[in-house]
Amino acid sequence: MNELRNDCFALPPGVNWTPVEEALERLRSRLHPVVGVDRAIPLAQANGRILASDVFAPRAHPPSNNSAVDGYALAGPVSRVPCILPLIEGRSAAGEPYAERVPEGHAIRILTGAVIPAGTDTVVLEEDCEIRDGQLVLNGTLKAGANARKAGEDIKSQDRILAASTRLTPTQISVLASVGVASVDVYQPLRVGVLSTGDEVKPVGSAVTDWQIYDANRPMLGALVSQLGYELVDLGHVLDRADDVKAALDRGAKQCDLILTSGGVSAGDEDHVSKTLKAHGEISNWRIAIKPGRPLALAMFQGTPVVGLPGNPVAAWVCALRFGAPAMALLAGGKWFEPQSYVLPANFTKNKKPGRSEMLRARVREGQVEVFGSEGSGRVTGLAWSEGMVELDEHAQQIEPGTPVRFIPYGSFGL
Ligand SMILES: Nc1nc2c(c(=O)[nH]1)N[C@H]1C(S)=C(S)[C@@H](COP(=O)(O)OP(=O)(O)OC[C@H]3O[C@@H](n4cnc5c(N)ncnc54)[C@H](O)[C@@H]3O)O[C@H]1N2
Ligand code: MOO
Repeated sequence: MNELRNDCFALPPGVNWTPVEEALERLRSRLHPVVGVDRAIPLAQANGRILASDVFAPRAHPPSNNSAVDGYALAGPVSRVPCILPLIEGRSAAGEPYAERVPEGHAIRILTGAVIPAGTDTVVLEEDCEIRDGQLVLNGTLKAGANARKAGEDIKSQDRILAASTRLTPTQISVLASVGVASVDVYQPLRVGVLSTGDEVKPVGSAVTDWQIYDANRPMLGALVSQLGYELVDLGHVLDRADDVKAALDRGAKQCDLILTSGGVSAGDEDHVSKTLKAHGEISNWRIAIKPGRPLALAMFQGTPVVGLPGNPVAAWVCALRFGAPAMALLAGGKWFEPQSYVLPANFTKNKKPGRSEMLRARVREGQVEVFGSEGSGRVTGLAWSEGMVELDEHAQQIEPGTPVRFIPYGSFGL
């Protein structure tokens, strides 16, 4: 795999305010897969892994013409009724095909999934016919090929069934198994480090005083990384001390393909993540036209990309999804994605100012989009309440109940 360039996140000279679309495009164009390949991984272990190569079908699906129903096989069409056909002895059952040819003008018992015997091409549903004195009696017409599934109608032998960079899901595993693909080449899981920073931040479970807060971001981001199918490397929490931040990033750079940090990226006196990345790496502090989440630091530190997320949990979550999730997908060998959104009527009122895109915590009830009552970037209850986000573009807009808005469910980010 090619290494990423040290200055890959640099903004062009003179640029200091980045629209969301431009920030996304810049990330997309500068990142590429950084992981190796695990060969011949059995299907049972492949769910959630990303294909490293296209997969071609070794055989057709279905492999032979077979019946979709229980009934009687005959040569179609049946255009004149009543139609009476003598039944021959024997049957075609799933796993037990009829080996002979069915003589012209005859019919044979057939079961669902059984191979359509030679001399027949059509199946009448058993509920739609009668058997009288060993003869099949049909009172309705039938098109040739009715109730028969053709060999290869779903997949032809050598068809490309899945493309490289696809993240495997249970349904895709079913497709692979259907044509006998027992193992696949997949990318090694992206190793994502998660680091929290801040003198006021304490890990859950430790003793705290009034001026301290529990670390909400690391468990949240760790759960996100795991749920997206990546390997979580917990880099812990460090105080706002340059040496500690540097030591944690050193560890991270050795163990991870990407590091997500939270806190310490705005311009404050104690924003040591930015300072450390500046002193020992190549950093680009992007002021992105997004609310929440304006400060986002992108850096290369000892060859490893670092996404410096804002400390406020809502901003960290929004940026991790909007920028982090597609970036991680690309680094992991998957496809860059623009999250699928749905335009639905709003069930809220908002006077949006021009300048920045806004991401509101949202959910859909009875076909309408509700947003959380507070936009405060520290309000974690809104995160738990939400099932997705409303994205409003940078323009000024007045939203009233019924105004169409763009809702992005969290599932669109791969969750
Ligand atoms: N002069 C300016 N000040 C600030 C700006 C700005 O542009 N100019 N931006 C504001 C915005 S917007 C945000 S967001 C924050 C981001 O700053 P940092 O990334 O440096 O974050 P901190 O200052 O370290 O923390 C912000 C906030 O979040 C809390 N926090 C931090 N880590 C955690 C954690 N792991 N779990 C829970 N909560 C966390 C922290 O206590 C602060 O309250 O800067 C604004 N200021
Ligand atoms: O990133 Mo800040 O939390 O936009 O508000």
